[in-house]
Amino acid sequence: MKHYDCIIIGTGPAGQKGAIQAAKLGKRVAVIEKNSVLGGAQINTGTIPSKALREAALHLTGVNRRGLFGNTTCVKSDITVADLASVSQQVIRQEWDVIRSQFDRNHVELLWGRAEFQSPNEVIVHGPDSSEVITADQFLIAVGTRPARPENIPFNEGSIFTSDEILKLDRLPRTMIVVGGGVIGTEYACIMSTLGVRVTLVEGRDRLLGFLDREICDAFQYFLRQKSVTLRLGEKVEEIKEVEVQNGTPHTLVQAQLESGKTLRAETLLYAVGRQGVCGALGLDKVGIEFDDRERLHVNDDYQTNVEHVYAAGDVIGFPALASTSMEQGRRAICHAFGQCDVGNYNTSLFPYGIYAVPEISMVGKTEEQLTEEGIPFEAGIAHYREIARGQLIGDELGMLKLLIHQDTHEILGVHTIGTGATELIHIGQAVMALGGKAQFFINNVFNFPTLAECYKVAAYNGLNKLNHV
Ligand SMILES: Cc1cc2nc3c(=O)[nH]c(=O)nc-3n(C[C@H](O)[C@H](O)[C@H](O)COP(=O)(O)OP(=O)(O)OC[C@H]3O[C@@H](n4cnc5c(N)ncnc54)[C@H](O)[C@@H]3O)c2cc1C
Ligand SMILES: NC(=O)c1ccc[n+]([C@@H]2O[C@H](COP(=O)([O-])OP(=O)(O)OC[C@H]3O[C@@H](n4cnc5c(N)ncnc54)[C@H](O)[C@@H]3O)[C@@H](O)[C@H]2O)c1
Repeated sequence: MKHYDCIIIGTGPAGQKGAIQAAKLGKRVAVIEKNSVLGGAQINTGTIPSKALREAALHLTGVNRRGLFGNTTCVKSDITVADLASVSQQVIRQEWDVIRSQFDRNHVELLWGRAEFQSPNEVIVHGPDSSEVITADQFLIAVGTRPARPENIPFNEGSIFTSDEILKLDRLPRTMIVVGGGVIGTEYACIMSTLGVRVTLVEGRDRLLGFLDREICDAFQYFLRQKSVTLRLGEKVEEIKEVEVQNGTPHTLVQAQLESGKTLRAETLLYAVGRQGVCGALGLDKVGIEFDDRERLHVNDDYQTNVEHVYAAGDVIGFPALASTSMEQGRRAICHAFGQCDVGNYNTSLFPYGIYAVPEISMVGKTEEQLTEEGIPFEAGIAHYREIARGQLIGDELGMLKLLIHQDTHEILGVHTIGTGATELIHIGQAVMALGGKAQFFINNVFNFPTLAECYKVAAYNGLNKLNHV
């Protein structure tokens, strides 16, 4: 029986970074993957394919060719799914190669098969041809999640599907209902709308992306409506089914019945109301670890489950369930497991959020609503891209950046941005916040010109001028 210092279950971002970290510490590591490909949701069904699809949609439709060169020059008028898929596949293949070569270079042993615990230190790997039992001193569970698929929804891959199957669509539909205005539903609604699909987005709460600063959310929702996306907010879907329609040539449509009595019909429906863990098949009862009703694990600040030598990281431990945070959790879990406890500069309240909608949205720190609720006095400094030379050059009329500044200390409490490059721009604010910087930092420092980073300076002036009543 082979023995390892550490066994890692899953090759998504949490498993990958955990495995490489363990190898860098000189440990003997095995990583187990049940899929036929590496990379988990990040590479195969989630982050990378959805972002590749977004880039392809923006490029092929010419949406990101604005500014001095006119509004939208259509690069390709007849976009096929094959056009879109070829871009995604190319990126995905490259990512597989990168992971594989990282494992090889660092002597991480890759075992293909489904892992299941047999006892607290033994795992059986159900491989494609045979099974093998292996043992280790430490374990990292990084098995991720899958889309929620309630039994009463008649999923059929072709017209009623989740975010896993949307990538396999063989044609671009004319119309789509998107159920769920969380990150997945909103990002795909934007991508599809950019491609000319008529989208109706249904969200149970009274606004999309409920964690965003209200002002940014309002600007985003206004923009979506301008782009003819129909928003049905505060509406819950009660029943979804296929119906035969007789007008013209008989054809089948998807029908969503809302609790309010409205009936929506479209060629396709994307169901994106959250994700579900996959711990049920891991044999955790043999180890003495329990999971919650969505099959997620509870861990302490060091990513240990209730059993000391079994760690868990990534989506399987729930919020914030991002590729970015999963990587870091995996790395930190392994560092702790092998006594390398360097937890300096790990401020979870400064995690950034990047939403790859069209346009991009990003935030770090607190929202206006949170600060008000907590009784923290602040002023908002705002810069619109249209007042910044770079904003005019790229023709982004909507973009804005908002700094939330403490009224007395002038510390930066939050940064909220929407528009071109928002997910990159946010890191300037994040760094300044992490180093305890104040609004004056942006005024006293020179930035490249013309850049979108100038927004920080303009927003700082705007906020401080309001505070100084000038
Ligand atoms: C559509 C979509 C878009 C997203 N976009 C973004 C984004 O833009 N930015 C961002 O930061 N995050 C994004 N995410 C979230 C991100 O993909 C996840 O947070 C991340 O992939 C979680 O990593 P993980 O390592 O926990 O799990 P996963 O990536 O889910 O990987 C888990 C792996 O474990 C394997 N596994 C499961 N059970 C077993 C078993 N018993 N034995 C062996 N192997 C097993 C699975 O096959 C899988 O390969 C997106 C997600 C989706 C669905
Ligand atoms: N850019 C990114 O970072 C990114 C992109 C995509 C996904 N992700 C991650 O993937 C995970 C899953 O995302 P998600 O969007 O599936 O889940 P989610 O939980 O974020 O959102 C689901 C939404 O569906 C709504 N909803 C639930 N039932 C409904 C019903 N019957 N009718 C109408 N609305 C209903 C909820 O109110 C909620 O807003 C999240 O953790 C997210 O962070 C991140």
